[in-house]
Amino acid sequence: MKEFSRSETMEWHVTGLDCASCAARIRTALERLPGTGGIEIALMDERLRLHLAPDLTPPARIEEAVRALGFGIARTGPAPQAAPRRALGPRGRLVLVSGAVLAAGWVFALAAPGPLVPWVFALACLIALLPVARRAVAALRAGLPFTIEMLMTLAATGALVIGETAEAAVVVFLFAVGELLEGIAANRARDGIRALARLTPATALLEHGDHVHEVGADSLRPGQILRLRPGDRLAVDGEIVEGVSGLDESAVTGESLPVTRGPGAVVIAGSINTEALLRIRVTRAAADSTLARIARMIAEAEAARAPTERFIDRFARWYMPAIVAAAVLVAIVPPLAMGGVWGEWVYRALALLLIGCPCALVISVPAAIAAALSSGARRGLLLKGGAVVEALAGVTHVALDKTGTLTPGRAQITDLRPAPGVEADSLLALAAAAETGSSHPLARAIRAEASARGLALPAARDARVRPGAGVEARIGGALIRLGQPTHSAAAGTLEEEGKTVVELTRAGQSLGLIALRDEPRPEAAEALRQIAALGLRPVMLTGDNPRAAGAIAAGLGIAARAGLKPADKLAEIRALAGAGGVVMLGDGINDAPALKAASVGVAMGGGTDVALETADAAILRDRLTDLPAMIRLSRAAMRNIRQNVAIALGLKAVFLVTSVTGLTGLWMAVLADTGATVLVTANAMRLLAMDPRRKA
Ligand SMILES: Nc1ncnc2c1ncn2[C@@H]1O[C@H](COP(=O)(O)OP(=O)(O)OP(=O)(O)O)[C@@H](O)[C@H]1O
Ligand SMILES: [Zn+2]
Repeated sequence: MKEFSRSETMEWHVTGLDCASCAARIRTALERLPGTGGIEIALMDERLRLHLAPDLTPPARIEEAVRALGFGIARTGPAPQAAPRRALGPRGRLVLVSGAVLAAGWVFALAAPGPLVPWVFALACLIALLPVARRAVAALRAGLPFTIEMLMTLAATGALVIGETAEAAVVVFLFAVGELLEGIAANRARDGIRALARLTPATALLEHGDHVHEVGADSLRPGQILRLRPGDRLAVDGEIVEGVSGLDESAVTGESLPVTRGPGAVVIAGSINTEALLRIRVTRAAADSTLARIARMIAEAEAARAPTERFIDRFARWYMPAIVAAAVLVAIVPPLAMGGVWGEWVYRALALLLIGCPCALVISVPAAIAAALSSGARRGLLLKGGAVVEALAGVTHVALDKTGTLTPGRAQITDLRPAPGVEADSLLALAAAAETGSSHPLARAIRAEASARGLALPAARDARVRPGAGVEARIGGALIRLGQPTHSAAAGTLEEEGKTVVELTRAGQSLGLIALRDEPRPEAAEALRQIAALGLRPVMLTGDNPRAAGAIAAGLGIAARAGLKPADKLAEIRALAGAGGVVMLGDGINDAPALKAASVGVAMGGGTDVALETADAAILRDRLTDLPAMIRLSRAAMRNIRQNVAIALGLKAVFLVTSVTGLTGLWMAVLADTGATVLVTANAMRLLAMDPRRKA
């Protein structure tokens, strides 16, 4: 037996993905080739990605297969490509010509009815039908007999044969117009996503000695110093080295109120400097900027298909053959068995064929999902795909991390309780020295207070973090530990006031307590009210002590589980996930495993890479109310999808009946299909206008 072939991930840029069924068609054709797998097609981003074993199927064969289906294809690099804006295009011109001939046909028919008129209509029909038929044949050769184009071609040819030339022409013309409209809608949605990437300028002012050069953003490297004038947009992520100014970060966070930032502050690409000149050190190359990664993420998210979408694709696969079979029966059975008139029943069968077009149904899910994703993205609510939207709409529990999530993670020292014979300042200095290696909010608070008091810190060696428990270090030869207090009455009273208490020990001997308090975010109570209004039960998870956690939870009116070690948090999340679905909101810093275990993990704050890359969704502004907003958006998207499916199937059902009974003819059948597609797309576009932050 042959050894398993190594497979590689490859990526292409595919053009002409205008119709809803295009992606499904490419997928089906490529699945047939040996050695292909993990096929992802992002309609909005026009990208095709798959795993390929090149010795089984060379990449050129993939390109051939896609071209045979009538699409353009080229290998891409990792950077998203901006496709040239298309004007009317050859397809559009053909529709115009066919429409003109069709109009001429009507003029003839009215002004000079005669034997020539049907030929004019036939010509109009053929002009628009030819490219459709070509694609139908290409798909047929790729092993896909049941395509929309095939249905169209059969119906139109049939109509020509039975002499209904005017109808044949109108039907094909309407179909072509519908396709054009679909293409325009798809392009508009694409533009929405590309707009994100366009929010960073192509150039920047690079400092070089005492003068500046304008250089391409792509050439910038970390460490270089840029100048950002008032009114300019930043091309890359960076850090302010000089100057204080207001920055409008709406490109990433959707928050248009400028925030004041000074030296040391992180500035993200796409931000606009609103006040004063800034000198900024580049921290990331343009291609890795937060905004670029978000744009890439959304594009990839689109390929992560919702379960509903997969179901509808499967449905469409048997729906079309079933309709064709039904049409054949309608054409044959009544004339043979009941003495019906052949022409009449063939005509009804042709109308039925057109009803078989599943466009509106197939586009109903991706249109709504794409609209919801870009609507969210513009407001700093990132959802990584249809599967996440669907899961988020269905969660029953909400778990929130305490530190850094419900609270901003900016604890302040409230009490210093040195043991008898210990100076308050030396307690603080020892604690700050022990915290050297920790980035925990408590560590930051302790170090900040020590430096505010101008304390000189003793030298610490072997400083290390004991995750979920505290820190330790060797100072002056003794082992210093800082962390959760071992039973002390003093600690208990402080904790009942909602404070986190840590105890400092030297060689096992207590040197005193430090109490800190991290106030809940100002909007926390409102966010929890909104979550409750959605019918969800929020619960706070924390590693902090039960008394402090209980005091804070009581103030906010939320259930709390405290004293959780990281593994306990994970177990809590798993239990909730099993009980119907849980969304977990965390800061993504030390709760990544819990975020992963949740049905939907939402990371707060776009700053950290972990948050963006490991969570299912992210909230880019530090605003808790954005979580209920995100849930509202997901629910609205799922509602929209249900409406779309109802519109699509409802119209089909009505016209199925009216076609078979002969109430409506061919062109009504096509109009119903095009109409449904336009309705469904328009309905999905409503999501773009929706502001999920506003309460329903
Ligand atoms: N760097 C540190 N310095 C002092 N004490 C610490 C430190 N890190 C953790 N601790 C102690 O361990 C406890 C649990 O910490 P952990 O990081 O698990 O949770 P947390 O950050 O307090 O809360 P949350 O789980 O809500 O994020 C803290 O309440 C504190 O008592
Ligand atoms: Zn259609």
